[in-house]
Amino acid sequence: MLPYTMLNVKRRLLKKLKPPYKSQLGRPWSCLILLILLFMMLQIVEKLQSPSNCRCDEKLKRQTLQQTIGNETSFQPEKGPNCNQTPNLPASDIPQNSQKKAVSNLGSTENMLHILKLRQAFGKTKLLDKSLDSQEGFWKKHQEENGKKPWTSHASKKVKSQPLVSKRAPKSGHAGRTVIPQSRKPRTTQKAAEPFSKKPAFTNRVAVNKQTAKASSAQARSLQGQPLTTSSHSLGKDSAFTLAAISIPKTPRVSKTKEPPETAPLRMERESSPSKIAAPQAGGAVEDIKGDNWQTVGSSPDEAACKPKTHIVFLKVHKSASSTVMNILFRFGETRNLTFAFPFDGASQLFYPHYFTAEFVEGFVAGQASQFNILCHHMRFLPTEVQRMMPSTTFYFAILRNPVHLMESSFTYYKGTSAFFHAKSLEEFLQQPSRFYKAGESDSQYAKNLMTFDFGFNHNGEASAKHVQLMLQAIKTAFNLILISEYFDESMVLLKEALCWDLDSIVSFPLNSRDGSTRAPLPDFTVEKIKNWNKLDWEIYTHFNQTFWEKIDRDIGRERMGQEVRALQKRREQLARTCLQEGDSVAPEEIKDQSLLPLQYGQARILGYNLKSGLDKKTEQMCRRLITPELQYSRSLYSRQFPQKALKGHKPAPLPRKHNRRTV
Ligand SMILES: Nc1ncnc2c1ncn2[C@@H]1O[C@H](COP(=O)(O)OS(=O)(=O)O)[C@@H](OP(=O)(O)O)[C@H]1O
Repeated sequence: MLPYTMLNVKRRLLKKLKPPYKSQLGRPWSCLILLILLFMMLQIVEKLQSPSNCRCDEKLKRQTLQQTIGNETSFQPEKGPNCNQTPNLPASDIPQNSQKKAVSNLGSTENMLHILKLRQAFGKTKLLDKSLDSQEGFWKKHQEENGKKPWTSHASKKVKSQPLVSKRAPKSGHAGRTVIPQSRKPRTTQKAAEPFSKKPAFTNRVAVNKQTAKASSAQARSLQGQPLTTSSHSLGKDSAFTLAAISIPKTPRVSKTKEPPETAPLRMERESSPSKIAAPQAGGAVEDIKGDNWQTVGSSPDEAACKPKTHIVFLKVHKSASSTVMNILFRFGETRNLTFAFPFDGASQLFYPHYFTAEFVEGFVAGQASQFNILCHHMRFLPTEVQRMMPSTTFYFAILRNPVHLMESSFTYYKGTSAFFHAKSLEEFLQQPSRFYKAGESDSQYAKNLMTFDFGFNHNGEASAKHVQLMLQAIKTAFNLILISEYFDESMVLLKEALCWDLDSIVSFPLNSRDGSTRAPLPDFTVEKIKNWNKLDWEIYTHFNQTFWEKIDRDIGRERMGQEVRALQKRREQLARTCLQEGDSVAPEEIKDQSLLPLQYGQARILGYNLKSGLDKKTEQMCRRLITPELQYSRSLYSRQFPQKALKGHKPAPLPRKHNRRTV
């Protein structure tokens, strides 16, 4: 009976449906109704599924990320033991803090909300990219937000009552006096250093075997205040070392003259106040350049008032020894159980090359008190966004490199980017940059004013005196300390003092270094072309190289700096003997433990290290940390901080462009 009735109903229904279905107008309507029904059914099925099985939100989130950080170029290679595999880093003995366990456990609805926020953030940052990339737009925005100051100075909130100089440190220079330290002798007396050696040799080079004799003479020279020609990256007369011999004008020098800085007259004029250097007038705000912010340098770690700083922002400027600094921060953070501000979903960069956005930090919750200690992945700096997630007492620092060295390094490493891809050599690129360089390309910053870009400025902007001054002013306001990679060891001493850390915290082996195969001496005219092409970077570098040495003279003195550098080098040599199989870096194909193989990128062959065998557990752990490449170390710390994610076995963030990625 029932089947019969159903058949009848069906027949009647079909009769009714037939005419509209057969008619021209009815067909699209029927299709639409069917589609709606299908969609509704899918929704019901999705809701019926248990949340644990539903990966749709995760997928969506990842899709959003793929869209947003698709430009990232320094990712992990697709496969290979050094990338997706979490390195064999031993877990720290210190227990995880509860904060870390609570993060990133978002439910499904929360996840969707987060996706929406990410989308919003992405929209916001895209607008920012556009509006801030005109320098006028940048300054307008920041002046609107922060009154007259271009950027809010975090550092100015710091204790002003603390002494500006060390009680221990004898000062080499004196306020109000014209002092020409021996180290600032005219360059003509110096023999041009070999621009590029086969193997990178830094102030902090590991070479155990050649240690004492060479090192001591270099140290002695540095102690005597002669130009600190400790880096093999010096470029002869274009060397950064000579920059220390530039006169120190009353206002920061901006390039009004075509004269290169190293030929400027050897004259040093000091401001009447030792802690004050007149800042540029442009922009309306005259700032005390870290007069009260750099106070910590003088305080040595053993002084009672000096507490190790644990809230840190490091602007990881590309190709400036930043991976080595990052390793220092990773080790410090790991062994003290600090919380890192990781890029969302385990990516290797903080939304780069877009402006930094707090929403892209894993675990960031708007409006919640900051739970992060260290922010140190690659980002394009945007102070207002960084301030949203870091406490006001945070210590900000960055590192710079001579733009000539930087561009040479960048050309090899980022050979796959749009500007460099078709250029046979750096010389060819520089001969006629317009043939290769398109300012509008999303990866153009790798080929021009990379430091300027990373600091958040327009890398294609004009290098007018006004703009340069504004830029310098903004950097001084936002950062407590600017390091110089050519003087890596001196930089580390300054950092140690400023952060109130101990020697072991700042000792390191150089990471991410190319071997000699892609290094070649650059002719003088190429060097000049690089400086002109990277005019903004050159202005930033020369200015901060100058203030770097002023600071040393003012706060530490050459003599004590020499002692500190010697102690650091000695400790590095000890560690090299303890930890390294060969006592030094080795070519990528010689690296035995594949989890210690650095990412091989572009045309660069990146050196690594072999761990000595037979070490006891604790020593092995300490040594391994020192030589673990950035991506592996970051991955390992990320898994530690977000165990749930690690357990899910989620795929890491997007991959680099194919032509950039290489296996050994
Ligand atoms: N300690 C020390 N002192 C001086 N120079 C050093 C040091 N450590 C690394 N390097 C050199 O820095 C270059 C790599 O920079 P980064 O790590 O910032 O690169 S990256 O942007 O993260 O890819 C890379 O430069 P190139 O070798 O010229 O490419 C490294 O050799």
